[in-house]
Amino acid sequence: MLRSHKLAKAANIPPAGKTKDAVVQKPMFAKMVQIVMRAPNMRRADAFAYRKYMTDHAPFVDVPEVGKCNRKSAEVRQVGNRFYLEKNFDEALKKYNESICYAEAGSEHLGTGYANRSAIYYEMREYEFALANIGLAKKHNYPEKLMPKLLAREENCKKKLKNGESEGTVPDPPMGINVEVNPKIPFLAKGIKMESLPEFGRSMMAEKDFRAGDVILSEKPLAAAIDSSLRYVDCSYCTIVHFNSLIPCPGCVSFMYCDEECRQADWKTHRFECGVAEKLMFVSYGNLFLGPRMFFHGLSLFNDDLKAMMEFCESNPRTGGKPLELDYTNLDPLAQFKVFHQTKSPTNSSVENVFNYFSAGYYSVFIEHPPVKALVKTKREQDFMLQCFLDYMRTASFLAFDKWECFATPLGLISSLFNHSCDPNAYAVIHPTEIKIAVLRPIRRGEQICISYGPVWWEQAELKLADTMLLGFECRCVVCDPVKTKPWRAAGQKLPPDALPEWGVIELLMMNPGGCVDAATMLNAIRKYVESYAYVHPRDEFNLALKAHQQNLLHCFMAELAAQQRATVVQGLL
Ligand SMILES: C[S@@+](CC[C@H](N)C(=O)[O-])C[C@H]1O[C@@H](n2cnc3c(N)ncnc32)[C@H](O)[C@@H]1O
Repeated sequence: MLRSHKLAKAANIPPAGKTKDAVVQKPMFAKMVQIVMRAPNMRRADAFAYRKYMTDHAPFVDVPEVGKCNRKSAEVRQVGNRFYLEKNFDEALKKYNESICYAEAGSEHLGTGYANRSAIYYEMREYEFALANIGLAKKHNYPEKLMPKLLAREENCKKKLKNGESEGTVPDPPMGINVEVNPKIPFLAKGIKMESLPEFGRSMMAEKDFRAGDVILSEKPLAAAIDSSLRYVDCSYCTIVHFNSLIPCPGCVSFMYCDEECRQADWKTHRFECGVAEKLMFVSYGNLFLGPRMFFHGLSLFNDDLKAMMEFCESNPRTGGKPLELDYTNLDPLAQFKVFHQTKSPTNSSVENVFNYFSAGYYSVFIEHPPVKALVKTKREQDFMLQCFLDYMRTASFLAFDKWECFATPLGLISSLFNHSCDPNAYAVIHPTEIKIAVLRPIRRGEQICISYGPVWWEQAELKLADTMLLGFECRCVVCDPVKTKPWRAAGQKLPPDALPEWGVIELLMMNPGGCVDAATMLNAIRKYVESYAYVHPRDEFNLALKAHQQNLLHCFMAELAAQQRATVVQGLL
């Protein structure tokens, strides 16, 4: 699901209708443009030719590694303080995160960064997060002379929570799977199968009816990657923002995590990155980073036995993975990796040259890194690593749940089977450490279950929906395929007059969020309306209901996430 417009963005090529100021320059893309201009034959180069070019021009990624540094930590914190005074809490938190990441072990700067974050959470009325950060500050050398102020804040937070002033630690409504589950895949609804369709490839089909609001998937990603621009915002392991309350990797200044659990889980992969993190950040671009991350993820699962990994990979061609055949009640992560490895992905994408160039770019960094050098020694092993970077980058870009304009990419084997439609009947969100999918409008037995990777016809009137540039493939959905559009449009029946007052009540309630009805009642009201009048779809008069349902699902999923995050933080305080 690689969005070529995002690549254009990185290369500083504005998408149609946007000015150049709106886009970000990415140094690795700038290098690629230079090479292709200097040596136009490189436009069709494969990863091995790029590797040769990079070796001939070594060091190709000539970026010094940066260590922990208290001076830098203090400087960045000052910038954060300015944002804090302006009450720009988001920017202040990002700067405090960066400051924390730079702070040297055992220094006061670490404690001060956490304490400053706690002040922001206090003002945001996020008392659980304030307390968690006060705890971190106390653990990490917060200066004694400032301690009374911190302790007073701690007391105030406790009082507030005792008075019931929490923003909530129990999701209401709970947004977990609310239908019978597949006995072998407890995070997927029963009654969904995978089928290969000529126009779409692997597809998810309903074997029974589903109702609007049914939560049908809640999958933990196999792996994830974030763009370098998010390194002080998102957890590098699960990609979640976590209210910007992150802890640093002790070894580098570019990887941060929600908590100790994420940090330890990521170490299996990050141990190969730590030490070359700055170079990787120079190369890093969203889901492309999943290429090398998946290679090291696999290598770890093979217990660093590169020979065993090569043996498996070379004797198992990419004939197509079947993730629904695994038994997830007794999950074997290596079996999951093997399915990922066997996934068939297109090798003729319009961004194939980008994959070739970036896999060689990552290779040029990793191959000089001692922990990698120690394992990847012979020419054959080195070629294998480069080939894996390329293949996995391609597969991950094809599969990853990567919503439009989103630079954090969790990869789930089952969520990635849901195809796109500009008229989706399901809705997907990235959740704490899960990818969740809910039914948007009733789905009948035999229908394909589709989410939207970005464009939705009722939202994007000004966009050309079948924009291959945006999606990265030619969309064959009912909106975009002219053969299907006419019968699809004709299927909608008129909205009965008595539906209007019913909708009027819902609209009134929506205008007053948090007013006289709670989120669960609101969700139910919209869901019921969508169920009752789904036969009107796809007539325009039904669009408001679909839009409201989608917004409400997002709201409820996000509220659930926030409540779960507060609850996790409270657990850590006990
Ligand atoms: C995340 S994968 C979905 C699973 C995929 N069908 C498979 O076989 O693995 C995304 C890819 O599925 C195909 N696809 C998804 N939605 C499509 C659509 N609306 N029209 C045509 N192809 C689609 C495209 O090849 C796209 O790159």
